[in-house]
Formats: sequence, structure tokens, C-alpha cells
Amino acid sequence: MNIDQARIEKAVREILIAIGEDPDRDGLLDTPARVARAYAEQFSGLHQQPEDVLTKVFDVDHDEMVLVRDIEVYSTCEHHLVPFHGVAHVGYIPNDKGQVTGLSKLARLVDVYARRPQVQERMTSQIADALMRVLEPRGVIVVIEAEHLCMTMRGVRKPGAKTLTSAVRGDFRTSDKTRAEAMSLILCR
Ligand SMILES: Nc1nc2c(ncn2[C@@H]2O[C@H](COP(=O)(O)OP(=O)(O)OP(=O)(O)O)[C@@H](O)[C@H]2O)c(=O)[nH]1
Ligand SMILES: [Zn+2]
Repeated sequence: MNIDQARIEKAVREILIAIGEDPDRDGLLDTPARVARAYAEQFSGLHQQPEDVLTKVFDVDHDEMVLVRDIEVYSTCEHHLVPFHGVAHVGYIPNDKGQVTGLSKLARLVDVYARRPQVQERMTSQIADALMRVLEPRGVIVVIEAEHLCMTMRGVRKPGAKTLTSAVRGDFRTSDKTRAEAMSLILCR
């Protein structure tokens, strides 16, 4: 089933009533439909597979690390349905056939998993596992730094607190040196 926008609209109208609002006042009339459209975008990754975006694989003569740093990421915390946002760093070492993907495809892959109800740890591993599966590289590293609005605007209220998660596969897991090289590239500002 794809995203059922009519059902989201009905539910949002119910929420507005439940919080004591009047869903029929001018400013709120179109809100259920707007939220439905926003959710369709925010959760579109649920209906995409990594293979849909990691399609272009070129053979190039490069078997060293490729790293795209500071990929802006917006996701939705599955506990509170509020955003968490930050940056993702995605690196891999191509296999000996030199199979690489377009750089933008790494950012698209991040979005496939970010546009779902998520926890940061799972999103990080899913990106790493998808890259391993589709590109069959010698190794993958994914590091995500994010701020969770559920921790800043509400609840414990700790603005500025950043959560860092990493997932390493293949050579990045087995070789301390390779992992350290990637980390130094990710952290140098
Ligand atoms: N591990 C992990 N926890 C997360 C993530 N996003 C939100 N959380 C946490 O999920 C937890 C949910 O805790 P609960 O006690 O069930 O919910 P709550 O009463 O709203 O918790 P508070 O946020 O502490 O007010 C909170 O500690 C959040 O900080 C995430 O990506 N990964
Ligand atoms: Zn949350």
C-alpha cells in the first residue's frame, strides 16, 4: 500500500479536535491536506528501495576510498514523530572491478532511509548494509551526527546535544588503519 493521504487528512482533523482546536477555522481549513502532502514526502522512503537509487554503476580505475561528507539529513524520530536533522558521512572502498556509483546516489540513498519513521542507529546500519549489498565494495563506513528535536524542543530539553552513530563494514571493520583514515577525513573541518 502506498501513502494514503485521505486517511492522513482524516486523522489530522481528529488530532486538531483532540487538542481543543477548531479544524474549521480559516487558518486550519487546509491543514489536514497540507500535512498529508508533507507526510507523503517525509515518509516516501518507505516505498523506495536502495536499488531504485543506486542504479548507475560505472567502472573506473579507482580502488581507494570514496567519501562524501556533510550530506544534509532530515528524518523523523519514530518515537515522537518530530524531526531529527544533521549530517551524514558516507564512504566506501570500491571492489577490484572498480565499481563505483554516482556521488549524488549516496545522498539519494541516505534519503531513502531518512524519509521513514526512524531511529538514528537503524538508519545508519541500513545505509551501510544497502551499500554493501548493491555495490559489493571492499568496505563501507557511515557516520551520522544529528540533533533530535524530541530532545531539544520538549522532554529533556537539551538543545545542542548531538548524537553520533557509526556503522562500519568490510575493510573499515577489520582494519584499524583504514577506519582511522576515514575518521580523520570525516572529522577534519
Ligand atoms: N536510541 C535512540 N533513541 C531515540 C532516538 N530518537 C529518540 N530517542 C529516544 O527515545 C526515547 C523514548 O523514550 P520514552 O520514555 O518511551 O518516551 P518519553 O517519555 O517521551 O521520553 P522523553 O523524551 O525522555 O520525555 C527517548 O529517550 C528519546 O530520546 C533515536 O534515534 N535513537
Ligand atoms: Zn523522539
